[in-house]
Amino acid sequence: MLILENVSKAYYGCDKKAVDSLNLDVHEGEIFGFLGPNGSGKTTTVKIITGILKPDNGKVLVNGYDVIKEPLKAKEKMGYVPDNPDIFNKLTGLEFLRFISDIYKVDSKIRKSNIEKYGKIIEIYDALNMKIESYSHGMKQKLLILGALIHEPDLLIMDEPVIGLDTKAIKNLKEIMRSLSKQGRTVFITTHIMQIAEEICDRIAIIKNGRILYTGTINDLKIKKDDKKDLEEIFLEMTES
Ligand SMILES: Nc1ncnc2c1ncn2[C@@H]1O[C@H](COP(=O)(O)OP(=O)(O)OP(=O)(O)O)[C@@H](O)[C@H]1O
Repeated sequence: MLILENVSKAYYGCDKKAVDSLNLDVHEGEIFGFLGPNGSGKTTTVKIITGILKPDNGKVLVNGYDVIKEPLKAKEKMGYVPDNPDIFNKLTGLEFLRFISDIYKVDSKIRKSNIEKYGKIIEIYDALNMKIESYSHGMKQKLLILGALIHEPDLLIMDEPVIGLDTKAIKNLKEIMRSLSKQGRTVFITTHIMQIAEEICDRIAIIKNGRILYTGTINDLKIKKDDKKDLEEIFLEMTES
């Protein structure tokens, strides 16, 4: 569903590559966790996958479409939740969702039904007539998640989606991710929180200094690391050395 082939990127003026020769193959229907310490290249990778940044080398294929060469086809069935929820402050939540729906040409019945369904699960539905500028950080995050779900994406990319969410919202988001995965949809999330990765991710990749150190299941990683039980301990050992 999502393939990265030898993707590299250095920011202008920086000698060091933010991401360096990344290869990933994220399978259809899986929940894939992209883990790494601060500054390891997670957001840069997400921005390359979503076509916001152009890689210096390599390519990204979404459902077989090259994100650079066929951006509309690649992004048609992609949903994206950025790590920074500061957007469109002067719109109401509903106006923002209508705007997103128009971009993706979502049928009005599907739009209304998904806004109600996911809006109620995420618990933002009752605030949709308020201006976004009056939302808390967590409410903005919820709105962005709802906006990414409205066109029923086959690939949902979320950059640190649980930051700013309360316990119940995190639980509800995990249920949404599991339900998308059951429907054969693919979820790609970045997270710092090992517990989230353990609870929901089918496979993970660990990135440090722009390079992938491990790709596979958490169980296989634990076996590889002498049957250590604690993912956090393994993660720290791998990323701090
Ligand atoms: N706009 C930019 N200009 C120059 N360097 C950048 C820019 N954005 C990120 N970087 C650098 O690229 C590297 C990777 O950053 P990135 O934001 O991808 O990491 P991250 O893993 O998402 O970090 P965090 O967990 O802190 O969000 C870091 O060294 C960072 O300083």
